[in-house]
Amino acid sequence: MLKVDNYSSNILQNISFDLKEDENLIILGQNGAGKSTLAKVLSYLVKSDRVELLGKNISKLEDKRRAEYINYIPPKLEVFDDYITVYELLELSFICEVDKKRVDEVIKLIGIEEIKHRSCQELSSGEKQLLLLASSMIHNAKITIFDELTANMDISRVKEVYTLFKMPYLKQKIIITHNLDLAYHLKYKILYLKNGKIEFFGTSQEFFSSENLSKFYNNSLKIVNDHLVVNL
Ligand SMILES: Nc1ncnc2c1ncn2[C@@H]1O[C@H](COP(=O)(O)OP(=O)(O)OP(=O)(O)O)[C@@H](O)[C@H]1O
Repeated sequence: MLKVDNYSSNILQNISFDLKEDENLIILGQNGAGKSTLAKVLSYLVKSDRVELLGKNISKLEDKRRAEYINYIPPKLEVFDDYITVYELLELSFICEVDKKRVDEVIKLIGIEEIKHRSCQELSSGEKQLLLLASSMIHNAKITIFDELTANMDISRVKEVYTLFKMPYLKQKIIITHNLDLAYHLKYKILYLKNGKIEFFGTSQEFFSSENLSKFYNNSLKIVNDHLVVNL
């Protein structure tokens, strides 16, 4: 169980919500609404004592235990070593001992065999995001937060990520995205932020009702053949 109890800062206001262990979440909202900041609060990159993970206050957890419980995957991979390869970075993603067989399995699953011996620095933005996804699967925290994971991926990769998210490979997922069609089809619980406040927290079905779509997105969206598309 993840619980946030009335967290406020200069960016977020009165944030309270609970997520059960079998629930995944999608965080939506306009640019600057506070989504990444909330993700950092949940993962203790922004420190607070208002978050509970599995009944324990996050500020009281040892670093290793916190890493086992929650993993924040940022929108961009920052690598400061010029030479580290994809394979080497994945070996560093284990919380405990390295399991090379698992590294090979995940590389195959994500379909990144062709880049596994390349330097991380020289990868394209989309390749770096695939590497972040592979790294999160190896890390295998109880909760993984993906901040705009699919932003730089081509559409066939977005489809693969969607399929992966539908499979039980990762435990509990929190996904920040601007891809509303992905959000719509994942059918996870939705948290919608506006100016640092929670405007909606509830089921996917309720959020994507035509009433709420016009409330949150005016007339900028429409549903065509069960897909959400931009109403250009
Ligand atoms: N370290 C910081 N110091 C000061 N202000 C910050 C900091 N980080 C974020 N902000 C501000 O807080 C607000 C929320 O930022 P945040 O990155 O959480 O938004 P977001 O919803 O993730 O946006 P986007 O969809 O554009 O990525 C923005 O106005 C941003 O400028």
